[in-house]
Formats: sequence, structure tokens, C-alpha cells
Amino acid sequence: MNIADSCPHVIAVVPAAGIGSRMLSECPKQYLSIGNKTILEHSLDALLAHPAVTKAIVALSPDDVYFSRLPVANDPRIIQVVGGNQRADSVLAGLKAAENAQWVLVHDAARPCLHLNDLTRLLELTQRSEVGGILAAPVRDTMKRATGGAETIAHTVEREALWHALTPQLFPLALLRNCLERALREGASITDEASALEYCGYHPELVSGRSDNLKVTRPEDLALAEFYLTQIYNKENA
Ligand SMILES: Nc1ccn([C@@H]2O[C@H](COP(=O)(O)OP(=O)(O)OP(=O)(O)O)[C@@H](O)[C@H]2O)c(=O)n1
Ligand SMILES: C[C@](O)(CO)[C@H](O)COP(=O)(O)O
Repeated sequence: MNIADSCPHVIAVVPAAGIGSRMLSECPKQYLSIGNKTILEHSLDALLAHPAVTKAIVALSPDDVYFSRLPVANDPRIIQVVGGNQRADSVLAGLKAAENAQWVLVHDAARPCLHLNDLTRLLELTQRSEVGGILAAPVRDTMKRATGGAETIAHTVEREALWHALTPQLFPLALLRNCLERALREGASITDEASALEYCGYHPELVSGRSDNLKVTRPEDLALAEFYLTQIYNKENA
């Protein structure tokens, strides 16, 4: 049985409507280039490399003038929607455009270094989970909680069982939409999809993922992402 047969069709939602203010770049960071492609194109290619990911819904800013210039804009697997003021609003816009797929995964446009093996291991949840889960990386550093409003240490945070939430995050489409709509309606702080499920009392699984699946956020992240993508390219073309 090949990989595509063992996994149901999955729709990806890619929030790409941010302005990338922390990147301090001329254009939204998802349109910065690494090699011959933009960060967004790298992220979409990483998702569509898996045969089970049959469609990608990209949530774009209403002011986006960049996406239509990309070759991927003409890919029949890509659907464009207008994103919202917050990342969660953009994700919800994407979910509303998803057909009645059973499963949906949400992946930041700003995470171009996703490895196919990590995506494959996350997608294995479709075979054994009813709630879904997220790629995550265990915390390695000692973690400190700052004193409110000051840059002084209040205390050390126990790092045992502490994880960095990454993306993709994979959930049953109906469950994620219902939890996200309720959490947003009730004013919950939602910075990733798992937090909407947690708000509704669910406990998504943690799938250990590579720590080089970084979110390009600040200027110094671009060179690191380029290094990681070069590593992926060299391995694929060895
Ligand atoms: N209203 C928003 C805000 C963010 N995003 C997307 O969510 C992902 C993760 O968000 P983040 O890294 O915070 O991106 P920005 O919001 O663009 O960055 P910043 O907070 O520095 O402005 C990005 O791919 C971004 O494009 C989105 O689709 N809609
Ligand atoms: C979804 C996410 O990438 C998981 O770590 C993160 O929450 C996005 O946060 P941002 O502030 O929107 O970048």
C-alpha cells in the first residue's frame, strides 16, 4: 500500500495574510526570497510534496499584491481566500473555504523548512487519533518567567514536559472549526489551532518534530532558514 492510500485526503490551510512587522523587511516576510522561491512557495511546496495533501487554501491580506505574481497562484490545487486581522481569523477564513474534507492541517506560510518525514509522521494521526495533534519540539534551554513588565527574572519555569508548538497542526475539520469559532466568539486568546481545542477541553497530541522547522520571524531568521533549506535541497539531490 503506498503512502497516499494509507492516509485520507487532507486539505491544508496556510495563513499568509500577515505583515511580518517583526521582520523589518520591505515586503511581507512570506514574500522574501530564499534561493529562487519565496518563503511562501517553499512552505506550499513542502506541504504539496505529500500525496495526501491534495489542496492548499492560502489566506491572503486583502492588500496582497504579491501572490498573483507567483507561478503557484496558477496551481489548480491552490485556493485563495481573504485573511483576517489576526492569524486565527485568517485560519477560520480558510476553514470556511475547505470542502467537506475529514482532516485539515494548518501550516504557517512563514515556516519554509518543513521536512517531509515530519509531515508524514504528523499525518499518521489520521489513522489513530480522533482529536489530532501538532508538530512540536521539546524545549532545550532553561526557561525564565520575567517579572511583570520588567526584564528581570521572576522565576525559572520547569522545562520538563515543556514544548515549542510548531506547525503543521492537524485536526478533524469540523472539530477545529467548531472549537475555533467558539473560542473566538468567547474572546479566548488563540495563537495556534491547538489552543482553540484546549479551550474547548480537548488534549491534542504532541508529535516530536525537527527544531529546524523554524518560523521566520526576525531578520536573523532568514539566513538560518536559507541554511536549513540548502541542507534539505542537498539531501534531496544527493
Ligand atoms: N492576520 C494574520 C496574521 C498572521 N498571519 C500569518 O500567520 C503566520 C504566523 O504569524 P506571524 O509569524 O506572527 O506573522 P506576522 O503576523 O506576519 O508577523 P508579525 O507578528 O511580526 O507582524 C504567518 O505566516 C502570517 O502570514 C495571517 O495569516 N493573518
Ligand atoms: C502557530 C505558531 O507558529 C505556533 O508556534 C505561533 O503561535 C504563531 O504565533 P505568531 O505570533 O502568530 O507568529
